[in-house]
Amino acid sequence: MALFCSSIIKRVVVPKLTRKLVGCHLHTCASRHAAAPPDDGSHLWLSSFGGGAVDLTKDDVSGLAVLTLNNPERLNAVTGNMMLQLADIVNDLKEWKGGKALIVHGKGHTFCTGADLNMVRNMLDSKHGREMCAFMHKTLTELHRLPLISVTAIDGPAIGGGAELCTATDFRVMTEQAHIRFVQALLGIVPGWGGGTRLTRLVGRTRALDLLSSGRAISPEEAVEMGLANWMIPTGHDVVEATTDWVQKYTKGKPEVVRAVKNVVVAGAEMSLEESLAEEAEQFVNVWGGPAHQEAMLRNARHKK
Ligand SMILES: C[C@@H](C(=O)O)C(=O)SCCNC(=O)CCNC(=O)[C@H](O)C(C)(C)COP(=O)(O)OP(=O)(O)OC[C@H]1O[C@@H](n2cnc3c(N)ncnc32)[C@H](O)[C@@H]1OP(=O)(O)O
Repeated sequence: MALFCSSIIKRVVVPKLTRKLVGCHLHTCASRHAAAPPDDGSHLWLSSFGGGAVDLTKDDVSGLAVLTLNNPERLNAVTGNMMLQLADIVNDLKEWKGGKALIVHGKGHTFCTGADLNMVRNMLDSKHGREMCAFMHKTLTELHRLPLISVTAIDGPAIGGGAELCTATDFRVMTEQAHIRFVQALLGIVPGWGGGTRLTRLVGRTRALDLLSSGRAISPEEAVEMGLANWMIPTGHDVVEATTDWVQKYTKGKPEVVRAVKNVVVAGAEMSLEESLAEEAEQFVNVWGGPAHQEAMLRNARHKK
């Protein structure tokens, strides 16, 4: 059963980005990570490539947010406007203290076909390529580090930048009709949204080289087998509802505990040993003696199988 109750869903209206984005201001451990490429505000031209939208719903009771790529006429290709909206949404989610989980999906039976090719054809010079790359690196790096358990629900194709985007969440679940395909080399480029780095860390050097140089499609079965995907959504189920049920096993605790767990893992994955150990200690102290800890001690919790 889905967690959502329609009366408590807030539709978040994300203001169009008209200001220079400030640098990383995560209140979690992520602020001490090596910086993503610098953001000097040179990306504002992206707003001239309109169309599509990125929608967000947040449920304060369950702590679950759903992010929808909404450009179905172009199979959810990402326009410049959508890039700016995605960045605003990630900033909004950073500040969501009651949040526990995030589902990312696409409208209709498609996840995402990458950058809008109508835009790409008009920005083939290196200045614009560099600026778009830096902007998407920063946004997806911050998405990856959000103190939320994040999962991409893939139905239909996840191609090019869409394949990269799905590597920026913690988990991936796929329908039988889904596939992931890094087509960048077939287009004369390499991944430009941080997906090459994330893929290599997820599946290892040899598999990443195979997938990135061949541009072949990865079926859900193969994705699960190599650890790129974590579950196949049974046929006939609503994708978001099924994913909501699937992610619940990770979100039973209070938000501060779920978030602390994610922060510990992000630190372990990205920081040096010394920094990560220090961060783990800080996360531990933050939850020690807190409401969830006190409650567990009072009920004398036992953990039999
Ligand atoms: C920046 C870079 C990166 O990785 O860093 C990228 O992302 S490069 C982007 C990489 N992505 C791609 O190369 C995907 C190109 N698209 C395709 O190969 C194909 O559309 C498939 C995804 C295989 C689906 O083929 P199928 O025959 O089912 O549909 P279709 O081709 O008629 O597509 C339906 C409509 O969506 C549009 N459409 C599809 N993908 C699009 C894209 N990425 N940008 C803009 N429009 C796109 C088509 O032009 C078409 O519009 P009309 O009905 O108006 O004709």
